[in-house]
Amino acid sequence: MKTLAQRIDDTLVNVADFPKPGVLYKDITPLFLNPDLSNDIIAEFVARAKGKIDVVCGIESRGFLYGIQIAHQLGVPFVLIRKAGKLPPPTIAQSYDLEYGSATIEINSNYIQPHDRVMIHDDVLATGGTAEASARLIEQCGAKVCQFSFIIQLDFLDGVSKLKSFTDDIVTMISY
Ligand SMILES: O=P(O)(O)OC[C@H]1O[C@H](OP(=O)(O)OP(=O)(O)O)[C@H](O)[C@@H]1O
Ligand SMILES: Nc1ncnc2[nH]cnc12
Repeated sequence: MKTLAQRIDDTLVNVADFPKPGVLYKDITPLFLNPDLSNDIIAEFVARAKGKIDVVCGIESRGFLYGIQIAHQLGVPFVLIRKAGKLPPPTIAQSYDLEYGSATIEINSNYIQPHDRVMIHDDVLATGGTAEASARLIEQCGAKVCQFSFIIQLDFLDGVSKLKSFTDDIVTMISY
């Protein structure tokens, strides 16, 4: 019987030189073709977070796909972290660098309460810039990041080093 990591690895598609030369892009969208695999991934995230989390924040756009399902299976709210200009006020913003560019993200500050225990969820941890900027948004709201969760972690980009100061609880389904 294959492990969850093996099933994910068998399903992902590697795309060379996308969206820029030199980037090996991990296309996660084939996971969504497979309901059984997706349900097993979500169940694993839920099991690793149970009892620890008051709110799940998902990062646009691929962090929304399992993020809202994880939140609602945990029985907690789901809050969107979006690219700049997409959310109505009141918002707070953070800028950051990506593996292939730079960006600004925002959150609706009314939806995170001081002292909330927050999970930040996304599909891929690459350089960690997006997740770190997300964690700063949560701290600006007076809340605490208690867990990061990702489907994939790209070890060679060392994103974990940017996240450890927020929490040691970093859940990933597969590392490359
Ligand atoms: O760890 P980092 O170097 O910050 O990179 C990870 C981020 O990059 C990708 O998002 P992208 O900007 O491609 O947006 P998308 O999810 O809307 O495709 C991915 O979904 C993460 O959000
Ligand atoms: N190499 C990569 N593949 C897929 N998504 C990414 N986000 C950042 N780097 C990525």
